[in-house]
Amino acid sequence: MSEQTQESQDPTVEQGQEPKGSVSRRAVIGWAGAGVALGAAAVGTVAAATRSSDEEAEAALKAVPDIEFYGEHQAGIATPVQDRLHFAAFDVSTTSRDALIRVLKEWTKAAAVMTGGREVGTGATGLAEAPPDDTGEALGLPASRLTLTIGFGPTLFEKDGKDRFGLKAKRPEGLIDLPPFPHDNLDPARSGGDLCVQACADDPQVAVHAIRNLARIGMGVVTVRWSQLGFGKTSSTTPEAQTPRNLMGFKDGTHNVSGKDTPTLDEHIWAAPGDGPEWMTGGSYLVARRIRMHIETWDRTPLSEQEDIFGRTKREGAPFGKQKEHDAPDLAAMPKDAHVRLAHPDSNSGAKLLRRGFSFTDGSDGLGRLEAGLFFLAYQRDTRKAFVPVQRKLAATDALNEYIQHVGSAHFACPPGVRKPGEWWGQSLFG
Ligand SMILES: C=CC1=C(C)c2cc3[nH]c(cc4nc(cc5[nH]c(cc1n2)c(C)c5CCC(=O)O)C(CCC(=O)O)=C4C)c(C)c3C=C
Ligand SMILES: [Fe+2]
Repeated sequence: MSEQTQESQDPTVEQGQEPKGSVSRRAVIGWAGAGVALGAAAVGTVAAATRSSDEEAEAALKAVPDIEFYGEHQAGIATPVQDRLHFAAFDVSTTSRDALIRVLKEWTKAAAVMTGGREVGTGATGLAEAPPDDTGEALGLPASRLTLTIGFGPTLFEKDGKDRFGLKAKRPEGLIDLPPFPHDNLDPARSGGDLCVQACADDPQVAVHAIRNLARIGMGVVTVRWSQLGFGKTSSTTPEAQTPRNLMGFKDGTHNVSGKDTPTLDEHIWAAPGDGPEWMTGGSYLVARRIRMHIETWDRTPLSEQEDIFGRTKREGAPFGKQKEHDAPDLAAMPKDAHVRLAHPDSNSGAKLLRRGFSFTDGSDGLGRLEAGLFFLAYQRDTRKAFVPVQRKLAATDALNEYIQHVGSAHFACPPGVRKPGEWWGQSLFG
């Protein structure tokens, strides 16, 4: 399933109705909208005009279909890339396998609800004496194409030689500890993790709300190890749409794997039967790298040098020697150390990655420089045959290395999708 954009398939939901015990956040907009309407009638035409533009904006938001949570593959991999990211890596703080399974079940229920634009549990209201089930900051907001994608890190299976949850024998061989690469400057506090959740949405508040509620549900069992906010997707899975630009000002994602290209997804992105343990069939391996950009140095670099570094033109994104962005590249026309020449499948025995990264700026670094870069996310069928050889090549000779540094790293096995209500994240692994 490459396009997962149907309406919710939760069987407790009649088409167009809300499931029992879960409140639509849009219903809240409805009431708020009614309040605005009454107020507007009282105060005249300016307010009435505001109301009508609010209603238009609300109608436009409602017209965007949710991305389906249930399916053969997890949403958030081949589905269209949203504008915002909140990525969180968690450590498991309990030794109890049962407690971990309980959280994974709770998380799955909450994920299905939130990706449908509904409130968690009994919502943001309830007993005055208890904290509400839902933290509430997404009340009134639509689902905003929220997707939540879970992954399991190497340390969930084995840490310091210990088989923590009886999973050691189920660790995929492909879920390697990533090797060190030249120029890496990895911060352990921004690397690794027993679990990860990638939350993508068109509204940052919706993505942040989702991670916050999962962290709340997991309290006492998991803790957030590190997290990363991202904006301005730097790669898309929809090549027919305009290609986004990264913080270096270049179109990024031109030659990415399309979410509609089923043969390529099957060959390069989804784990297939026989690849490793059966529980990963239909899943994918995720590499996350926090890559800092030396923006100020880049901004002093001449245009021709910037273009030489990528092997593509800045404005059009055309490969060297060609006119248009999507013209087939002639790798020999690019400098030998050009990023695109080195990363292209023809230079890497055909290896392909599905890139899904986001830009980040986390303020400045205290030395007057922007703390900014690319939060690189890439999915693949086998990291040993895709990210590792490509990154080895890039780390060795990429001209871009003068302007970037890898400062965080993590690797996760993302299981196949939850096919129907009642199933849960990790069921194939723990079952
Ligand atoms: C190990 C994999 C890769 C890392 C790490 C990486 C970092 C990185 N990339 C850019 C900007 C661009 N990358 C582009 C293409 C591209 N990059 C990779 C892999 C990694 N990039 C691949 C496989 C490709 C596609 C090559 C091809 O098949 O042509 C481009 C060109 C446009 C495009 O096709 O996307 C840009 C621009 C930055 C800034 C960066 C680290 C900060
Ligand atoms: Fe790249």
